[in-house]
Amino acid sequence: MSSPNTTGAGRYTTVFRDGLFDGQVIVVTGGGSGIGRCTAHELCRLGASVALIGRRVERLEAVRGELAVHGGEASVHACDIRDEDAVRASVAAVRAEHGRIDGLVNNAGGQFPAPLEKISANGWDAVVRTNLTGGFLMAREVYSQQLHATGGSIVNIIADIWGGMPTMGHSGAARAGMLNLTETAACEWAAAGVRVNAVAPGWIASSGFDTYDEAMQAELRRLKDKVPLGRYGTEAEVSAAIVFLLSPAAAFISGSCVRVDGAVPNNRHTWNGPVSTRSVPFDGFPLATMPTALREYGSDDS
Ligand SMILES: CCCCCCC/C=C/C(=O)SCCNC(=O)CCNC(=O)[C@H](O)C(C)(C)COP(=O)(O)OP(=O)(O)OC[C@H]1O[C@@H](n2cnc3c(N)ncnc32)[C@H](O)[C@@H]1OP(=O)(O)O
Ligand SMILES: NC(=O)C1=CN([C@@H]2O[C@H](COP(=O)(O)OP(=O)(O)OC[C@H]3O[C@@H](n4cnc5c(N)ncnc54)[C@H](OP(=O)(O)O)[C@@H]3O)[C@@H](O)[C@H]2O)C=CC1
Repeated sequence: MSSPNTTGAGRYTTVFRDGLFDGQVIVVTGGGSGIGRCTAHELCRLGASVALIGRRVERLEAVRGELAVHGGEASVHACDIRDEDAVRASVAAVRAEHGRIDGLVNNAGGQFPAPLEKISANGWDAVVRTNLTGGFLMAREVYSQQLHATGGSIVNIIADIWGGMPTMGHSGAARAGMLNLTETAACEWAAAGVRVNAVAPGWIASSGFDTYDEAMQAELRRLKDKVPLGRYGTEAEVSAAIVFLLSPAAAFISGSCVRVDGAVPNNRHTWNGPVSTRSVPFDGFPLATMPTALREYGSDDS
């Protein structure tokens, strides 16, 4: 596992100022790999302590070890974010160990690629609970156990869902729900001094890519050519957006979503999936009747 965004000495490099998060405690779900691991490195570099949450404790411990090399403080909490009791207990454990919580990076997530008609009810549930219910449970518990009293900031990691997410319909639906939850929570929790925002990564060359089979890897290689900025994003480019939203620089930003995607949603038609080979007739009224219809409904060009 290579160290993310480091100098030759292995210390994380960041554009933010030293000490920006001094004394703060930030919970990072999915902190054992990829974007979560990178975010944990950047936050520790800026003075925060982090609480790493994920299912596989050995990966969390490995990241804790990396952070410790440069004096970073981390706690490790094995937890499936879909398990309500485990989430409740993990958030309580973070408070017990660190004494406070200032922020949450709701980053844990993932899915399997499959066309809609091949997704079982159980498969749908597994992905929706991972990418929507789990994020809700984490946010609710961090808010209820701490942030309602002290204020703070939550950043929800979603995905490039604009225009749909072919082969990932379950995940796209869940992430769209997470975006809407972000907007609602930003309103409901504003009075408590809690800001809630989202970051939507596009195609980011992270450990997440390694979870896909060769066919999907080939699809991702094809998609790279469709990115207006001409490349995949990096984990560090996502963590920078997360850190910005957590920081005082974003003090008046809540209910927003920062896209980190090289402008892909501005350059659609990227999906190479099946397209109908026959002409599909349109059964509505013929377009030729439109002018008449417009006049009947009061257009002033009659
Ligand atoms: C068009 C290209 C777009 C590219 C976009 C790329 C951008 C996105 C990148 C990332 O998100 S990177 C992060 C990637 N990391 C992961 O995805 C890892 C996390 N994933 C998981 O943990 C699993 O996929 C999971 C399903 C979300 C959770 O696994 P869990 O262990 O809870 O599930 P199971 O008990 O094994 O299965 C439950 C249910 O789901 C069905 N299922 C699982 N895998 C598949 C599959 N590959 N295909 C079809 N169905 C699958 C499984 O069969 C079970 O259903 P039933 O059989 O019981 O009906
Ligand atoms: N890389 C990309 O291109 C994109 C990534 N994303 C999203 O960004 C986030 C980070 O992805 P990335 O770092 O790339 O991928 P990774 O697969 O490396 O990270 C996902 C992390 O989430 C954890 N996780 C997954 N399910 C659960 C669960 N049920 N409970 C607790 N932890 C869980 C995993 O740890 P463990 O398995 O040990 O629990 C892992 O550390 C994910 O939500 C991903 O879907 C979105 C768009 C694009």
